[in-house]
Amino acid sequence: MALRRPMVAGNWKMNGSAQLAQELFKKFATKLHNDSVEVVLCPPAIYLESVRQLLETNRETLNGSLVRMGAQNLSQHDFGAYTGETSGRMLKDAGCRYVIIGHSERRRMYGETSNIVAEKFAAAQKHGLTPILCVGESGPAREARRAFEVLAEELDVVIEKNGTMAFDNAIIAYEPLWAVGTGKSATPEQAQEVHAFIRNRLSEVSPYIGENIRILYGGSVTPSNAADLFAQPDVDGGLIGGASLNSTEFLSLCTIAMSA
Ligand SMILES: O=C[C@H](O)COP(=O)(O)O
Repeated sequence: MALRRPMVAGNWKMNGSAQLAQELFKKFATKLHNDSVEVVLCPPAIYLESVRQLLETNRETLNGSLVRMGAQNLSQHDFGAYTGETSGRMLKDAGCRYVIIGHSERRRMYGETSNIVAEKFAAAQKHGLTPILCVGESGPAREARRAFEVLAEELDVVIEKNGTMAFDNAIIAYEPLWAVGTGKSATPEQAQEVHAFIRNRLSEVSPYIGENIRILYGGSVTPSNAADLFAQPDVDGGLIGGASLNSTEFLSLCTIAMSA
């Protein structure tokens, strides 16, 4: 087993159905044979209960493989008059182990600043959830050679509020905005360069955290580019959008991560 167990997390976004969850579990039973990859399903909140039930009823057929559930977002608040929001405690009650924080779609479309993201990170951990913290630069920022600056800012705000040791129980997902849902993935070299930058930034404060944190790549990952991306030394798997909605493709990505 590699130092860091690869993870393949499917972010369904506002897509999918209870039927997709059933299809996936049928395939998990035949294609996942061991714990060499951790698979995480992040369906819309309304389907968390369906996935939780499938996890429970399929415990035996999963046969030691690691399939877990995550949410796509949470409130930074514990409870109160926040219509439409879901707290970390509720997600924990619903059976989530992970929660995606700071996805670029939430930062861009719902006004989530790095400060709010840092508060959500804290709220997740307070309620026993492991945050999957998304960071990534826009196309113009990359063209202006400001990618590292943007990534450092997104990361540092969370570090300042929560401390580096909080990353002992966190996952980072590098998702360049120009690659999300565009069909244009980062090259393996581009991904490796950024993942190494993120790892080094954490290592400067804690070599232990730097070495152990899992950093996923997200942005137009498909079965045809995954092997090269996952083979990079600092890429520990993927956060998958579009391809997580096709059970055959998603399982193929899990199998690729198993042998990466
Ligand atoms: O969270 C997942 C990402 O935004 C990647 O989406 P994508 O695989 O559809 O590009």
